[in-house]
Order: sequence, then structure tokens, then C-alpha cells
Amino acid sequence: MAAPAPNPIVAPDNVHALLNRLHEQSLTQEAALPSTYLSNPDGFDDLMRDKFIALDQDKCQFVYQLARAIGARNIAEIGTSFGVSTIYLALAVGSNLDRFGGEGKVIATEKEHTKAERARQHWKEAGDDLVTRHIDLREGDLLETLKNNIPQLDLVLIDIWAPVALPALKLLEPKLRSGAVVIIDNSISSATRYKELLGHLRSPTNGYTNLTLPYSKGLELCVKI
Ligand SMILES: C[S@@+](CC[C@H](N)C(=O)[O-])C[C@H]1O[C@@H](n2cnc3c(N)ncnc32)[C@H](O)[C@@H]1O
Repeated sequence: MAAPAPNPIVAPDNVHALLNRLHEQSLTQEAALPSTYLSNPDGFDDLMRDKFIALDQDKCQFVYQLARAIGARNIAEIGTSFGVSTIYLALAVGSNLDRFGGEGKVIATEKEHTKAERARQHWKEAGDDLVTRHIDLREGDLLETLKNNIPQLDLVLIDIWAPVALPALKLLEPKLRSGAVVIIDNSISSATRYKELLGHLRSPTNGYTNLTLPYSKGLELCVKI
């Protein structure tokens, strides 16, 4: 008999149940979206206002495990939506702070007020002490909200509409520590939309090593050297 897939997330049962529920809701919503939704700018923001579009659960577990492995204390999340991936990042930062000490936060970013409110509710449900206290939510356009007060970063998760991705990374680049990890979702399925971002990361002059992980639709793992 096959062994059950190990789940690296260290959290109480109610948090696992919450995460399972949120991923299920997100997948149900996504399955009902028209297949062309990402390439149709007409009414895009209105269509997306009540949608999770959460990072897949296996990818969330990978990013959590990676954040634990590198002892990440400061993480920027480019695209927060209803705060699903943020919960994983906050759990990892909390564990790393317990283990290694010091200070740190997940800087979360969401431009839609209604989505930011839902994210706060989910974090509260996961636990203020376990999750919310490790998150600094910057509400508004991240090209403004990320201009100031960014600590040295260990990890950046880019899970956002393509036009914002490269400008966001460029804002954060001066804060990436040597060895910092940048993760980009959908690097295979959205390779065309992310052409400029991936071109920037893969250019030999920009100081990254790059690897495309074979998760569904691709997950790019880049290291700032
Ligand atoms: C793919 S979703 C993020 C999903 C999230 N990482 C998760 O796993 O739950 C991308 C989010 O980025 C937000 N967004 C798009 N452009 C933005 C901007 N310029 N500033 C801040 N947030 C933005 C969208 O409103 C959307 O909720």
C-alpha cells in the first residue's frame, strides 16, 4: 500500500482543516472560470474580485518547506488575494523565529479592499498568535505600498497578474539578500505573459540561477547569487 503523502506543515488540526477548505473553494471557483479569463482584460478586475486563485496546495507546501529550510524570516508575497498562501508563509516565519530568534514578517500585498478583508478573516480563523501577528498586510497598489519600509528579504513569492510582476520584483531587488529565493507561479503555462519577468531573471547579467520545477503549470525557483 502506498504511504500517505507526507505533509510538511506544522500546525494544529483546525488550521489544516481551514487550509483544505480554502483550497477546495479556490479550485471549485477556478474550474468554473472561462478558460480565456487570463487573457481577457475586459472586466477582468470585476471578475476576479470574489475569486481566490490560490496557489495550489502542493506548491504552498513546497514554498513552506523551502522557507523553513532557508530559515526565512522576512518574506514578500506579491499577490495575497484571500490570504491562503500567506498562511503557509506566516506559519513558516513563525516557526523560524521560534527556532532562530530575531524579527521578521510576511509582507502581504492586496489592492482590493474586499479581498484584504477576507484575508484578515482567514488569518484570524487560523489564529492571531499563530498567523496574523507574523503578517504585515500592505493594502493598495503594491507598486506604491512596497516603496518603503522593506527589510532585507529572504524569499519573494510572485503570484500575481503578469503586468505587475517585473515592476514588483525590481522594487524589491535592492532588498534581496545574497541567496534569497524568488518563486514565480505558472512559469510554464504563463511563460508568454511572463516573458519579460523570466527574461530578466534568466539574463546572465542579472545575477540569478533559475530552475523550472515540474509542478502543474510550472513553478520557477530562482536564487539571487
Ligand atoms: C493570484 S492572486 C494571489 C493568490 C494568493 N497568493 C494565494 O495563494 O491565495 C493575485 C492577487 O493579486 C492582486 N493584485 C493584482 N494587482 C495588484 C497590485 N498592483 N497591487 C496589489 N495587489 C494586486 C489581485 O487582486 C489578486 O487578488
